[in-house]
Amino acid sequence: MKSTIGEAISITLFGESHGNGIGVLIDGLCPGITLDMDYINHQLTLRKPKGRISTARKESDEMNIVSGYFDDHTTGTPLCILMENSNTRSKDYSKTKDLMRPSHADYTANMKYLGFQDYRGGGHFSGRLTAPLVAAGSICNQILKKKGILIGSHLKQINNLVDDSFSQDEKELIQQIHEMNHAYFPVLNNKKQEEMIQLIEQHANDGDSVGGIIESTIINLPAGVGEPFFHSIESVLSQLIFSIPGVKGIEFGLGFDFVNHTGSEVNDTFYMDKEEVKTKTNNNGGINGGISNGMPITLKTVLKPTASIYKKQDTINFKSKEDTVLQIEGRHDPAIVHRARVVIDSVIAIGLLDLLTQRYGYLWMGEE
Ligand SMILES: Cc1cc2nc3c(=O)[nH]c(=O)nc-3n(C[C@H](O)[C@H](O)[C@H](O)COP(=O)(O)O)c2cc1C
Ligand SMILES: C=C(O[C@@H]1CC(C(=O)O)=C[C@@H](OP(=O)(O)O)[C@H]1O)C(=O)O
Repeated sequence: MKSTIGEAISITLFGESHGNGIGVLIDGLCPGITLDMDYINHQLTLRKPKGRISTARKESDEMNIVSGYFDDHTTGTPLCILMENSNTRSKDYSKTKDLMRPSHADYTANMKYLGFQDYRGGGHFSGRLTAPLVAAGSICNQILKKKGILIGSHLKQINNLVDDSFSQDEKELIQQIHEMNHAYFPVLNNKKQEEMIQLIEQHANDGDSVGGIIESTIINLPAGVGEPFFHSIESVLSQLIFSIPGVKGIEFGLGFDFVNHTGSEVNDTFYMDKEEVKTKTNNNGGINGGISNGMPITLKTVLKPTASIYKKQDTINFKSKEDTVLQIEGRHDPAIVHRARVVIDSVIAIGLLDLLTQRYGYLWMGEE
């Protein structure tokens, strides 16, 4: 029952949506790093709910760093960040306590924790826990950024509306990553952005929800990063990304579309670009044998439509063991895709910093 992930850099996540607070413990950071608090807060803002496309619950997500940071530097000892829960409305959950929300973790948590779990607001299984995850990931991300390694994501699809794809041209891609990293609702095609927002609002008005796909890319990751056998880049990133509530699928590079092609169509052939080894195509998403080949890492993640909808749904009363009908109250996201984007970027940063530290040693983190 460990809530910890990682080898050289490890992250422990704790808390419940309606408990006193939530937090994260980061172990393995190099001493002497000055944290860019503005950057971390900017990342946290990208995860915060906004407008009718998000939950009405508003939390400050203010960070309280209680250990591992002294005199504006990391000490190298475990760094612990706490955040308060203050805008809880637990009465929304008391009435329906025994009614299991379809597709949420109420039933499975009851089975695992024998009924002793904090059920309020999805408890430990709430998307609320992704706030400290973003704080930890943003620390890792700022270290990667200093090394020139950039991570960026956009909303590739919301329900049936599809955005453009990231550019294949390096200069244009860097520009797109910067733009997406500053946008609250990151879509490459401005026209699609408006349509997507309207679609989410429309379903929210109907008491329903929608899902979507996030496309992510990582550039300037040197070739040779990734560990055998179970710590391939795909394995490490997938485990982290699948830990995000609501994620139901991931593909790297061409992913499931590989099935529609022959080897001669999709093999990424090599060539020399002056002194650099490159591939003409990047169908493998920058990874061969679980190890980076120096091309951009590309992946897509699918998030399901939010489980808690306001339409009436069939369910069971867990206590009386009867079929019943559930009408959810409370404040929920009609789509979680836009808020989950920065969570994905953050866990990618955690996984990559872990693998890079395994390759280059932990003092590498602090080297200019
Ligand atoms: C940022 C974020 C916000 C979320 N908001 C909600 C929400 O308001 N209502 C809800 O039912 N699920 C929400 N979820 C998803 C649930 O937490 C998730 O579906 C649930 O824990 C069950 O896990 P699973 O979908 O991975 O099986 C959110 C997830 C994230 C990442
Ligand atoms: C509070 C946040 O998101 C919550 C994620 C969530 C869920 O079921 O995942 C349900 C809602 O809250 P509550 O737990 O009060 O029902 C969301 O508001 C947050 O992300 O900070």
